[in-house]
Amino acid sequence: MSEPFLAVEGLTLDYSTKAGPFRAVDDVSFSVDKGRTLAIVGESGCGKSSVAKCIMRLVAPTAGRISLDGTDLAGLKEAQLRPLRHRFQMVFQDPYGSLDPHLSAQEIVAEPMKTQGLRSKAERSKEVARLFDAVGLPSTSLERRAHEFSGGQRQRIGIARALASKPDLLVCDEATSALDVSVQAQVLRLLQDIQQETGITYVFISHNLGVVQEISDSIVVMRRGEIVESGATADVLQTPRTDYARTLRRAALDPSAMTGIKPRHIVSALAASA
Ligand SMILES: Nc1ncnc2c1ncn2[C@@H]1O[C@H](COP(=O)(O)OP(=O)(O)OP(=O)(O)O)[C@@H](O)[C@H]1O
Repeated sequence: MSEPFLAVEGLTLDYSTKAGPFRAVDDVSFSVDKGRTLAIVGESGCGKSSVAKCIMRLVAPTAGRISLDGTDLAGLKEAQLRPLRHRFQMVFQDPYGSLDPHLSAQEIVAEPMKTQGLRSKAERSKEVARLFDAVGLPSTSLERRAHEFSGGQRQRIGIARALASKPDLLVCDEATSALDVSVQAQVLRLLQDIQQETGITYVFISHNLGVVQEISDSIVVMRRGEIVESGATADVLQTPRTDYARTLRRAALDPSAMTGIKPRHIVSALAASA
């Protein structure tokens, strides 16, 4: 059998602190098939973002493997990672702070292509226009700066920028959390459409259970750096083993209580099993 597209094995991360090493991620393993979405959930401080930073190789893990399409990213040095970086991109939580205020929207989206020398100027402009269209931003806004957009529009710019280098893997760290419910639903739908069209793989980090239920095929529940529960989203909801997953199930059965977003496929899976 071929290896999953993303396979994380025994991932461990120690931060060095004044009080000595602090283990934020402890022997974490999971995998995601191509074109699927895995959600990482868990209470604040459980290590979700630390896992994301390891996958993105923004930090070097203390131990473990991060196999992306058969290449172990964990062991690579920055010079070896550079030519691969366009394959894995991240969308951040803060649509306000994560965009360079000095650049126009089209410069922000074109930057990754430029850095990687991927296209000529004319090709870059064409691709920026295509990405603006894909994420639902008006072409008349190409010259505007980040502060002239709404939060939802800024997050669309962030998504367009992440997609500009044609990644195979997108790690979304609380990517919709700063948005209000209706904008959140629009951005989620956009991500789902992009996945259907391109076969991109997502790792979706969120504390918002309604969002997780809506978007994920499988779930990993973390607590204090470790995985305490994992499986297909519908399975974790049908037979929750931890308090966190039980909360998740309650949210699935009463989605309006959590976010107002209707987790369609999960609710129907639960209804079918009832
Ligand atoms: N640079 C760092 N140095 C030391 N400790 C850190 C560092 N970054 C994070 N931590 C600690 O590691 C643990 C995991 O943090 P992390 O940001 O991964 O959690 P999280 O699950 O993403 O939390 P949240 O949902 O609040 O964003 C926390 O206890 C945090 O205080």
